[in-house]
Formats: sequence, structure tokens, C-alpha cells
Amino acid sequence: MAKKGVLLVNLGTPDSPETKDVRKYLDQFLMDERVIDIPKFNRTLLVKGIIVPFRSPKTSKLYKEIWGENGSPLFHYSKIQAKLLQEKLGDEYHVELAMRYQNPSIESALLKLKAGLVDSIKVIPLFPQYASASSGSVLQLVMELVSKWQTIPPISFVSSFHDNEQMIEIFAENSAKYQPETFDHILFSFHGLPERQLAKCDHTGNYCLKQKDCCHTYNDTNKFCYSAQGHHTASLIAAKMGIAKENYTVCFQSRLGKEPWVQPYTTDVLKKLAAEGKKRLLVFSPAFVADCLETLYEITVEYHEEFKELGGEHVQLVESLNDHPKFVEALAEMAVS
Ligand SMILES: C=CC1=C(C)c2cc3[nH]c(cc4nc(cc5[nH]c(cc1n2)c(C)c5CCC(=O)O)C(CCC(=O)O)=C4C)c(C)c3C=C
Ligand SMILES: [Fe+2]
Ligand SMILES: [Fe+2]
Repeated sequence: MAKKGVLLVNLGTPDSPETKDVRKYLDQFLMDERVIDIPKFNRTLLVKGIIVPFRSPKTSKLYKEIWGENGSPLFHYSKIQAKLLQEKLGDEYHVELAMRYQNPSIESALLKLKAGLVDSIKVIPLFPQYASASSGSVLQLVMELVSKWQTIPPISFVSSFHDNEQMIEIFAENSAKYQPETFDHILFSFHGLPERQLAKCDHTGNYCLKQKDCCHTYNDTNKFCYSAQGHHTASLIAAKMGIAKENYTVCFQSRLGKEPWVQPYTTDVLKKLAAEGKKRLLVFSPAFVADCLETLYEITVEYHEEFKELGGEHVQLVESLNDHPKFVEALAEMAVS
């Protein structure tokens, strides 16, 4: 009997933490027109001339800090998620894992599904909130590749799952062991995005960044907005945990370059909270489904140190969905729906 294909796609990670592999990774990643959305000539100068040569050795050092015996945590957990999903879905399904950048490539995973004679494909980008730079890029590449096939099977896409009930429950459950009530403030720190990219996703052309607090609430007008979906995820986790609005802040990390990114920046929020005398912060990172450089280094090491220098005491990360069985259930529901 023909199987149904499922393609899980995460962002990608270097093949090794060595500078040469980080260079290849950053080059492919940042040359993506959806990630640095400026004209190709300028992007090439910026990425190949400045960012990649200067950033690769620095980023290589950071990857070496988080690289475990299982390699990159992002890849390690993505492989486990795909394996557990295959076990959960059984023989009727053929699950493949791909990375948008580096390996295993989307092209190789699609070819495996084709060779497996699947009679349909469900594509699930592993990003809870939609952004053109993440899910959009995955979906575009899948469509480009499949469009060249002689026989195009029925193919469907998950665009986002920012309000997924199981995901919300896992984040809330994962935080319980830290006793959230013992912290002075809670942060929901999302991966940042240039403001320009938010505005481009606004189909009305007149809402995102044009109205005050435009995307602090999720509604029909901003339903495709990364920031609105992030605020929505945060409010659902907060509601599940019974955290009052004044006790948490949604913020955005990992800014690259000088242009404005979605605000407030996590580093600014750390400064404000330290100035208010807050000592202990609990930080969720719900833009990712697996721990990665941004959670294990930027939050756990950099923000922790930065906050201590500002007079704070502790920044505690709530771990990601990783190998949680409930997330595998969530993926299974997305795969079969
Ligand atoms: C213009 C630059 C970037 C945009 C836009 C961007 C969007 C974006 N990224 C993720 C998820 C991840 N990004 C990760 C690392 C990372 N991101 C950027 C730049 C942009 N990201 C860089 C340069 C890097 C590499 C590290 C560094 O040099 O700082 C990761 C971690 C990967 C890992 O191997 O652990 C993830 C995951 C999303 C979801 C997103 C859009 C919303
Ligand atoms: Fe990123
Ligand atoms: Fe918005």
C-alpha cells in the first residue's frame, strides 16, 4: 500500500562547529532572499564581504560551546522528533527530516519521499510562528523543487502552529519544576526579525507598525504577522500558567545589523528589569521547537551574564519541546489532518 509522506523541516545548523562549516552554513542561510531581503547585489556584498568573514569565527566558538556528543542540539532533537513521529504514525506514513540550510537538504528528503512512492506529502516547517524568513522560505523551496517533478503529488503545508494546545501545555509543564512563582518576572523571548519583514507580511498594508501596539493582540487583520502570533503564543502560555499580564514581557532577541528589528529587544528589557531591581528571571523561548544556539548560548550564557552585570542574579531558561512525547502527538495530529 502506498504511504503518505511527511516532511519535517527545521532551520539547519552547520555540519560541524568548525569555522569552515559555519562559514558554509552562514553563507547559504544569509544569502536567502527571504532572510536578508535586500537586492541581490547588496546582499552579496554584505553577506560574502562582511558578515560571513567576520561572523564565522565568532559563531564557530559559540557552536563549540553547545556542541555535545550528539552534535548540534538542534539537529539532535530534530532527528529524535522525526524518529518518534515515524514510530507514532506507523507503516502507513513515511516521515523524512530536512534542514532548510545545510544537511540533510530539502531536495534529498523530497527525493527519498519520491523514491518511497508516497501518494501525498504534508510539509511541516518546525517553526510555531510564521515568518517569511523561516516557514516562508521552507515552503517556497519545497514548491520550487516539487514544481519540477513530472508527477506532482497532492501536497499540503502547515503554515504555523502558534496556538497549538499541546505545545502550550508542554512549555507550561516544563516551567513548573522551576517554580515560576519564585521568579521576579517572566520573559517570552522570541527570535527577532527586521521590522521591514513584518510590514511586508501585512496584507492590509496599513496595520503592522502603523497602529499603536498593533500586534500585541492577535486578530483577523494581523493573523499572518510573526509578532502577533508570538504575542498570542505567549499569552496562551501565560494563561495556562495563571501569570498576570504585568508579570511577563514579550521581547525579541538575536538582532543582526543596524536596522530596526521587532521590539522590544530582549537586551533592553533586561536593562529595564535590572533597573527596577528584579533579580530572577524565567525565560521561555517559544519561537523554537528544539533547544539551539539561541536558547543554550544566547539566553543561558549571554543574557545570564549580562543580567548579572546589571545587578540581577539569575536568568533561567525553560527548555524547549525537544523530545517531549506530547510534541510528537502534536506533530502527528498536524501530519494526519
Ligand atoms: C537577517 C538575519 C536573520 C533572520 C531574519 C533570522 C530569522 C530567523 N531565524 C530563526 C531561527 C534560528 N536562527 C538561528 C541562528 C541564526 N540566525 C541568524 C540570523 C537571522 N535569523 C544567524 C546569523 C544565526 C546563526 C548564529 C549567529 O551567527 O548568530 C537558529 C539556531 C540554529 C542552531 O544551529 O542552533 C535558529 C533556530 C527563525 C525562527 C527566524 C524567523 C523568525
Ligand atoms: Fe535566525
Ligand atoms: Fe504585525
